[in-house]
Amino acid sequence: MATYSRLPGSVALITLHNPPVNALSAAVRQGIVDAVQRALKDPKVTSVVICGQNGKFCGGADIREFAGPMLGPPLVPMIHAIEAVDKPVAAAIEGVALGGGLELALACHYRIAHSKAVLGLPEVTLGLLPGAGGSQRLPRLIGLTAALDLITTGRHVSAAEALKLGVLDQVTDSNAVDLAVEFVRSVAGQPLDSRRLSTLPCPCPPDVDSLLDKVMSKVRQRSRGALAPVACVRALRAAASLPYAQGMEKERELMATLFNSGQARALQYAFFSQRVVGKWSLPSGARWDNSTARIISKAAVIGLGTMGRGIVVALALTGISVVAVETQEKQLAEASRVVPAMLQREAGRRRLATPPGVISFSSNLQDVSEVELVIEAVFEDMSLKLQVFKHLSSVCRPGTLLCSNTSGLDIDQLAAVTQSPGLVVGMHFFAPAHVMKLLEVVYGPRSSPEAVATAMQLGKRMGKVGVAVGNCPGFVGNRMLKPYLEQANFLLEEGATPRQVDEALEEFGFPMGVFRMSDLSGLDVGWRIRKEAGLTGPGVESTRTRQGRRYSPLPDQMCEAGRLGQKTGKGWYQYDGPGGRVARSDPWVHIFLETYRAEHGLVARSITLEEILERCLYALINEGFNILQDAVAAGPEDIDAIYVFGYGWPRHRGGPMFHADQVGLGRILQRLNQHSHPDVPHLKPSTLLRRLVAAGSPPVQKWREFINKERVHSQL
Ligand SMILES: C/C=C(\C)C(=O)SCCNC(=O)CCNC(=O)[C@H](O)C(C)(C)COP(=O)(O)OP(=O)(O)OC[C@H]1O[C@@H](n2cnc3c(N)ncnc32)[C@H](O)[C@@H]1OP(=O)(O)O
Repeated sequence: MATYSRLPGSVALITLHNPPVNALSAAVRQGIVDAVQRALKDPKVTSVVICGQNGKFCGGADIREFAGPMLGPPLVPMIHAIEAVDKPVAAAIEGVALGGGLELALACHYRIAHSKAVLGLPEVTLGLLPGAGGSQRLPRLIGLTAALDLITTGRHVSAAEALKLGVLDQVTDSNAVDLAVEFVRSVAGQPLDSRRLSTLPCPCPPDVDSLLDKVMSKVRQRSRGALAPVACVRALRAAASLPYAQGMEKERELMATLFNSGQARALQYAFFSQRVVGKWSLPSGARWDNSTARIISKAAVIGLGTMGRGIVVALALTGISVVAVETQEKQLAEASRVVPAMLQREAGRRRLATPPGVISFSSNLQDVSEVELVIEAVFEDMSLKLQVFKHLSSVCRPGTLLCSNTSGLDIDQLAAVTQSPGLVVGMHFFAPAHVMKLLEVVYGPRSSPEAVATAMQLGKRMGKVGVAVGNCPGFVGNRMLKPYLEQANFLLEEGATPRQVDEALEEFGFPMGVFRMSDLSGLDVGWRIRKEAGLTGPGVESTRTRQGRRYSPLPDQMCEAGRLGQKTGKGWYQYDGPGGRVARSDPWVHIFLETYRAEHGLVARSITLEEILERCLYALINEGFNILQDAVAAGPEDIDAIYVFGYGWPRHRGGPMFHADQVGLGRILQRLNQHSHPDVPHLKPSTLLRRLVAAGSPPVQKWREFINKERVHSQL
């Protein structure tokens, strides 16, 4: 709702009430409409201030309402009515003015903000455009070029930047509402025509068409098939070229196509998934709201390879003091040189005002004795990690949390060699660790709620999306990746080329297909893991069935030929030289594949884009259902957040489990059955998938409840 009060001196104060962010729900919109009418009718009122309760102006439209029928007064006429008021109206912006919140402020004649306020039009991130006049008013206020940047990226800006851009009239370090009240009193009775943004021309550069074309091609390239950024540019083209009323008509038209699109639903689901995963719960009953996190101020990182260096920077950026340990002198020397530069660069990129935490480098494990938390990031080798954990357990003071950055090894085994297994968890970062948002927090059967809560809290401080996951080989992300990679290799055996597979996946929206990705991360990573698992190496027979399953030795043979990817200048593609980045198809690979097929009596067939996507993605999704069934992830949102934030799954497709829901569970099941083969267990449809289909394919939002019920009745 919104409340109305008349302040001494003829100012009407309208306050939005809808915690936590005063979103524009039907009740709030109705409250605003009523309050504006009252202010208009009251002859004693000469001016109006609109503000939000509890220091938050407004977080925009109530996203939860998008899923249901539209109730209450619509936003656009409400906003027009405010602009038309013949008494000065000021928005007093504290906290946030985002989306519809900023559009509401743009309808006001003046905007006054607190210096800590954040403003923006992030609708594009929800698959929409600023459809309450924002796409037409903002460019009229700050010019086309600046508006294109804000609207197509959806980025939030500080009050200082908003003042510079001309979005705000004044910024204060004191109370913004008091200042706004004082201000509107001072301008009461003055003409308002020039303050109504809809009446102003849109300031454009002389080469407006070429600017719009340039932005459009940049947006298309960046958005990988997302519709909303393209629609935003179209709406802004209308603002630049049409009178306001026609521009609004274009805005409405574009919004209508976006609003009911699958992409908008996916992006809104992704918004809520990101928040759902923060409210973690473990099978033991421990939860985010009944477990206490420790506040960490001193930490250590063991191992200063690529991952360790990124983790040191990520910790230091939050102001934590870090002891960075590396026992190999050469690696230590290089890290001591490189890490401070990385830190400086990243702090600059984030425009951090506060000085980052202090880093000290050491080659001695004893130097971690005083820290509160250690993150081990040594080579992915169990015996080495066990040694490190044993050592840490004796060196660190009692109560120190011991975390491993392993990407898939057994956390419980590591915990078993320490004196306090309850204080051991996995903190699986993604490269580069100071940039990538995802953090898998892996709990073993003995991890204490306090250890999980602390790792999750620390991840949040580092700006990560932390997802609590159970302990199993590969955890969630890498466990699902395995069948995906496996299918990609099988497709090569059957007739596809690396480029064909990659193009299908890139067209779907991945930034990189599986083979380009493999070249980037190095083919030897998987090779080492397969050797450890006894799947390849000396003495292992070169067959296409190993350990009872279909197996493709193609990647092993590539490694044996010295083709390790970008670092060797050759992998599934060829590059200009070692470290080269531009992937070109390599005739050597085509001959290699043809020879391989001939040797194994395989006849290449033509494989459709649809088959590539089904085989790779449905195998991955099927493993997601197995993960839910095994309670390794608490819900589909956890899996989806992991894939969106860590594995390049296109955000506008919500995540693999959301995608399964959109495709239809029945269809996924039918296609898995079709592609299924006795020696490819990953394609055998999961029991959970079958049960969901049998239950009428409930929507993804209901799966968590369904799984819990099935578990109670021992059906899973
Ligand atoms: C047409 C479309 C129009 C006109 C629009 O306006 S679309 C909406 C545009 N607005 C946004 O995109 C803003 C979304 N919100 C945020 O970015 C952030 O929530 C925040 C910056 C406003 C606050 O961040 P923070 O303090 O970290 O808090 P949370 O993100 O955790 O949010 C707290 C709870 O509020 C819920 N929330 C936030 N915004 C909305 C909203 N616009 N509608 C509905 N609900 C919203 C959020 O889900 C959290 O809920 P719980 O998880 O606690 O249940």
